[in-house]
Amino acid sequence: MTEPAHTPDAMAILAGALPFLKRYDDATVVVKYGGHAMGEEETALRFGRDIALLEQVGVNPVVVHGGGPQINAMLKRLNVKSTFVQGLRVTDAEMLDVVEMVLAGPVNKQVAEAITRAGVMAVGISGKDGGLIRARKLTRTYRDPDSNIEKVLDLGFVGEPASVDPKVLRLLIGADIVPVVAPVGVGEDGQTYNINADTAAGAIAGALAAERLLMLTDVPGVLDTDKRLIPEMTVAEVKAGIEAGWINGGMIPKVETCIYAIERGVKGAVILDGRVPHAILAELFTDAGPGTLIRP
Ligand SMILES: Nc1ncnc2c1ncn2[C@@H]1O[C@H](COP(=O)(O)OP(=O)(O)O)[C@@H](O)[C@H]1O
Ligand SMILES: CC(=O)N[C@@H](CCC(=O)OP(=O)(O)O)C(=O)O
Repeated sequence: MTEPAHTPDAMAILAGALPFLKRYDDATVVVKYGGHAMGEEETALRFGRDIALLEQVGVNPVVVHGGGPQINAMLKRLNVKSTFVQGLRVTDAEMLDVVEMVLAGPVNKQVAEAITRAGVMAVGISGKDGGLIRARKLTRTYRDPDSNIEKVLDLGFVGEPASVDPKVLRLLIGADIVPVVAPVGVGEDGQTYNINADTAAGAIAGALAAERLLMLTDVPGVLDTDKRLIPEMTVAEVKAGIEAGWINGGMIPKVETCIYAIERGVKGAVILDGRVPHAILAELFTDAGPGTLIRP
């Protein structure tokens, strides 16, 4: 049975949230919603209700979503093989069509619809709309273990944001509409690029000088070598963790994005478990945020 809403505990939580409601009044909060955090339809609907609540209490949420697992599912149906290098999907022309179709299509619309259904208008766009994300081809290098020579990796149409023009986001925010952004960008020459959603979220948070960047994933946050959650880390501690190797894999682009955003004026970046009900609300409106806060 659920607790009645007027229990002393519920009232204490509400009263305790007041200072935070003041702090985040009219503040921009960028939420990266990872494909792994989306899970079942109910998870998406719950996410939509939390984002709608943020809007209703005066926060300006901007959602940037991923969709890696959803792209994988479509590629499987189409019998197309996909490879990842340094956490990034190698994207040829055929793959790019699928990536854009899934990210800017059903995933984008499902997220926007979940927020709209919760009573707050949301509009799904991709980074190509309104010139939001100007992209360029991403180049990565690696050291060839045989020759010890630095070589360039060709990831195809994988891009990185060269610049972000937040005008279209400001217009939507000004009209009390929640922007929902798919991580696809366009180059000077009109070429479409597949952008890692963490990277896109960081660039957008930086361009908006957001108060907070929340990175929703499927782990509780950054875990130490004993798999315990680290509640707070400085940029220097994060760099040391990558160097030592206990921060690795998909966590690297996430923490690097947090550092990037902080260096561009975002006041705090948090990695948290998007599958936990109301994780966003607990993070913003209580003292004991459930994830890892990365600060300067
Ligand atoms: N120190 C660490 N703490 C937590 N997760 C880590 C750490 N190092 C590596 N990881 C990995 O990073 C993953 C999260 O990244 P990823 O799967 O790319 O998430 P998303 O799909 O949400 O973008 C975790 O599931 C975990 O396997
Ligand atoms: C270049 C690159 O790897 N792009 C990602 C974009 C989606 C994404 O980042 O989704 P998650 O946040 O769910 O991982 C991809 O193709 O899977």
